[in-house]
Amino acid sequence: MTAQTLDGKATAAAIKDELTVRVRALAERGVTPGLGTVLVGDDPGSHAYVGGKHRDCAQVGIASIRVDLPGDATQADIEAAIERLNADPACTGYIVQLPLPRGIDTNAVLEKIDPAKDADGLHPTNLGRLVLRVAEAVDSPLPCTPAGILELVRRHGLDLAGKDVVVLGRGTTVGRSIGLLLTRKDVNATVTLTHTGTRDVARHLREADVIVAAAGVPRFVTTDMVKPGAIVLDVGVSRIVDGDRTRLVGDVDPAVAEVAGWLSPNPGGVGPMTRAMLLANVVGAAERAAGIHASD
Ligand SMILES: Nc1nc2c(c(=O)[nH]1)N[C@@H](CN(C=O)c1ccc(C(=O)N[C@@H](CCC(=O)O)C(=O)O)cc1)CN2
Repeated sequence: MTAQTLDGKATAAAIKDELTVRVRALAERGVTPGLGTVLVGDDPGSHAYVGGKHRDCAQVGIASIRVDLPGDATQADIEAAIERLNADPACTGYIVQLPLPRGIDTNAVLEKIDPAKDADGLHPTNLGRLVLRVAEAVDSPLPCTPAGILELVRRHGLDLAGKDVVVLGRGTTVGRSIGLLLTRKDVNATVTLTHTGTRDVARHLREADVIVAAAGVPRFVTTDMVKPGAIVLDVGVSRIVDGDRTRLVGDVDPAVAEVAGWLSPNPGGVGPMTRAMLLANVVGAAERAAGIHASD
């Protein structure tokens, strides 16, 4: 058996086409959405991701505002950049690329973001809305990777209701919040969050109908840990430098394709979906600011 592919690249392309139409409708009302990014330091991965976000913006007609700060920027420097984006009318939504350098208080930075401009859904107000289940009612932004995973699965016709999902990793951008989305009544999955303190991760994984691997450990998930036919989402990525070449290696051993029913490639799976959901959050925020609502 070879797993079917959860094609994030093609799915993200389709979402970008839909967003282009919504951006044109905003333009007719004189509104141009603008995505801001704050990038601190010279981490190659973060540079690649931010570059990709701005390329996506150009494709769909969203304006770009890029703030790059040196690796020795202080907490005050970063917070000052945030204040400027909060006040800039051309910036309708923005993100602070994570991780921030050691010594920076990430939570304090995230709290400074205007929740109405929070394109990552990581401000405590927006995460709180998700916890309190008011996120749908007020149409607030959702964390991009978890939202991208759900959209990827949904657009491949897969139903997670009643499924046992095991999430690997408890990081801010994926593990902490994906359970809140998966356990919403419209999804209805059952979620186990595993992490470095979990006693027997492999036992949990073997029982899972769905695995969300977001540990950032290269090829952690091997064939013996996967139930035949399971849906496997490979989220974590490690950049392996090999001479003058850099290889991207996911959390899932590619041989898992022989056992799983569905597998998202890495690259080409969840990464492009993360970027597509970011654009969706930016367009959604611009629409809300213009008085257009999802149900209109
Ligand atoms: N502020 C945030 N920081 C981080 C987030 C986030 O959602 N918000 N998530 C990750 C990184 N990330 C988004 O920023 C991200 C990861 C991967 C990709 C992507 O498109 N990957 C491509 C490969 C790109 C490459 O060549 O490196 C793929 O998987 O095909 C985009 C965004 C941590 N930080």
